Amino acid sequence: MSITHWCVIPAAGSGARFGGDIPKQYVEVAGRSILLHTLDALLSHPRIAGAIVALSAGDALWPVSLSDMHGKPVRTCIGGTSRAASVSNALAALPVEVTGGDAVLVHDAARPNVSHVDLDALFAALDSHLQGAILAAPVRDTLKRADDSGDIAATEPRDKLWRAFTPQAFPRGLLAKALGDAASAGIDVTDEAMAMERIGIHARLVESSEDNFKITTPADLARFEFMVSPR
Ligand SMILES: Nc1ccn([C@@H]2O[C@H](COP(=O)(O)OP(=O)(O)OP(=O)(O)O)[C@@H](O)[C@H]2O)c(=O)n1
Ligand SMILES: C[C@](O)(CO)[C@H](O)COP(=O)(O)O
Repeated sequence: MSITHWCVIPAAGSGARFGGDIPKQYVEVAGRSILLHTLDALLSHPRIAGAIVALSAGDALWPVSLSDMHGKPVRTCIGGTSRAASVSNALAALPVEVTGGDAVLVHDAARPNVSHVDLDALFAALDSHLQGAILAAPVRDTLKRADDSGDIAATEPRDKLWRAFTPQAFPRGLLAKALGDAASAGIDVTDEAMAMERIGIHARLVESSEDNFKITTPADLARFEFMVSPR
């Protein structure tokens, strides 16, 4: 019997870069919110045990009747003023049966298109590299650094550069400690791996499909709508 893992879903953002009248995770695509697409993609995988969703304190859009999906528990907690704070709050709210040594998967609510193929690859890496693993994609474009006027200042080396995606999987206890340490140091980490690197833990990079993109701007939404629309 394969080990199953809980997911932490930071979903307390306001979607400033996306704009619009409601937080982007509640925008509907093909009849359901982006957040529900994300939960479905995760909880339909046999190695996912349940999910805890970090919501903003004023969230009035969460379907309060939702307590399970695919026969697995779905819980909520109140997020924080940063993604990292939301993840920390959700880690603290996980069920007691999730021990400090159990790996949990942190996945952006705004990444609704994660595939089971990629989740399988993440679990395979996690099973063999206990310190942690993240889905990511190698940089395949030439990278330019802009100057203040928006012209090219330099071309940056791209060898061994990857773009971090989610899920990012780490032991619950170590991740909570790493996030707490970063917060105490006043460092706003942008992903879980950054916090873990600060305490000397370097996750395995697992190549992910480019389809596992984060919906950040309206152009990203159009891309997802095209992907889920019936042909
Ligand atoms: N205080 C916050 C900020 C972000 N998130 C979540 O972290 C994920 C990735 O963050 P991002 O794409 O930046 O979402 P927003 O912060 O909502 O977007 P923006 O930065 O454009 O406001 C999203 O699912 C978002 O809901 C969160 O749980 N708590
Ligand atoms: C966690 C993440 O999705 C990895 O690329 C990214 O760092 C989130 O950044 P955001 O600015 O909070 O969307």
